[in-house]
Amino acid sequence: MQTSFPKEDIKVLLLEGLSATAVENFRRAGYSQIELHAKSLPEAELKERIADAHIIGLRSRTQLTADVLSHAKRLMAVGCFCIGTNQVDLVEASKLGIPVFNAPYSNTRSVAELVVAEAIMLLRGIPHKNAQCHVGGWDKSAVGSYEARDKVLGIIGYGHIGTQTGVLAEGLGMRVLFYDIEAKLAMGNAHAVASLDELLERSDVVTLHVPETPATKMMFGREQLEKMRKGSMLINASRGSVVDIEALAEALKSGHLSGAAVDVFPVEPKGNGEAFVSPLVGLDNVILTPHIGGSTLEAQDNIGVEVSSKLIRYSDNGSTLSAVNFPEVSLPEHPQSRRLLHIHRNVPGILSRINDVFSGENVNINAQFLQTDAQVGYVVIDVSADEAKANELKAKLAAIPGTLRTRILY
Ligand SMILES: NC(=O)C1=CN([C@@H]2O[C@H](COP(=O)(O)OP(=O)(O)OC[C@H]3O[C@@H](n4cnc5c(N)ncnc54)[C@H](O)[C@@H]3O)[C@@H](O)[C@H]2O)C=CC1
Ligand SMILES: O=C(O)CCC(=O)C(=O)O
Repeated sequence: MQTSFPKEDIKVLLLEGLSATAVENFRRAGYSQIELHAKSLPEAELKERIADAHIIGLRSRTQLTADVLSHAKRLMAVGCFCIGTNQVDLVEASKLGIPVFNAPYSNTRSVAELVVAEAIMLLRGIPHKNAQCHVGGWDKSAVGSYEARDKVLGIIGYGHIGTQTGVLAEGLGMRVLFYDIEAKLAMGNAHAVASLDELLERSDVVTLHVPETPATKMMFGREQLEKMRKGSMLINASRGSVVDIEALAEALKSGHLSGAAVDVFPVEPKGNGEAFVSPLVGLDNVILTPHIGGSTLEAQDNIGVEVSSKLIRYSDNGSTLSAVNFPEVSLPEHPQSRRLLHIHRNVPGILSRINDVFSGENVNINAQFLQTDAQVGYVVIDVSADEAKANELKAKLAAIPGTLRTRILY
């Protein structure tokens, strides 16, 4: 059967040094055109490489803006091999009929472990003591060193990472408070607080685990830092845009905060070779890490399998389960049928136009699936038809005004 995109013609572009598990998974599924890059690409090169790609896989550095997406003439799916999807213009992708997938849990544990370890390091004043030893100093004082037991950890954003962090911290005997904009089930002995201010006033260590959204951009500025307890500590492993980093540097220099651990920055180098610049550089009460909260081999291997499997399933079968910007359908296999996909703008009248295409045709519709969201309608039709008829139907579907994409899967 001549499908719209035979597997051997499907180009998979994988950026940012994705795990070998992703590549193996694509190969096992029969995809042979895989282009691998160890880093994110400069924008001009990205536009060039994406032009004929059908599938793209990336992590947090690659920015898929509307402008970049406009160069992607054949793109059918995007895989974010991470949790955050803020690096992709999801609305634009949706308008273009491109589903975006991610791995919502695969690196959760890695981030939570790092955060709890950093809380202990900060409470013990290790960044400063470590820096002293490296220049021949010997600061054996207990001043400013505390056990984690009985200290208050304040978690902002009590989702997957926030809850895991809370559970691990309670295992150390910490008391856990959390603030979230949604009502959340408290794990263990954690307590929800009524306001962000209350959390800041009561916590010894504050840790941020919110996604990047318009509401969280710069949500943590001078005002919030001032409300934190004197001598308390801040951890940010969420997104660099969430914290006013200049104000954080001032709070650390003034001694209002006694330490911080920061994994994410407003501007991050694009690759391992590029210089890292930040107002926090040189402050010896700060742990700086290069956005590696989720970078463990376990997490990356799991993410490689998880996201590539979602992309392969969409490409082979049409299922969009767990897409973050697209109507979700989980489709059964109907190998005796031809499967046609129709992705369209969600405007009135399209479904009847689709049905008109099939009425009067001598084909049996074996199954039809429809799912819509505010922007997009996604229809999958399984028909008994020979190859020529399937291609004819596809052409008629493609001619319906409002159509974004059509495909014959098999
Ligand atoms: N440093 C790293 O390597 C990594 C960073 N991340 C970042 O961590 C973020 C959180 O990840 P998950 O816990 O998996 O997400 P999640 O979606 O499970 O949880 C986020 C929580 O934040 C809450 N929230 C949203 N806006 C808020 C606001 N304005 N104030 C208070 N709470 C708010 C949500 O209601 C939700 O409960 C990701 O979006 C990503 O940006 C994720 C993985 C690795
Ligand atoms: O692995 C990465 O590049 C990004 C990790 C992260 O921030 C995420 O999963 O959201």
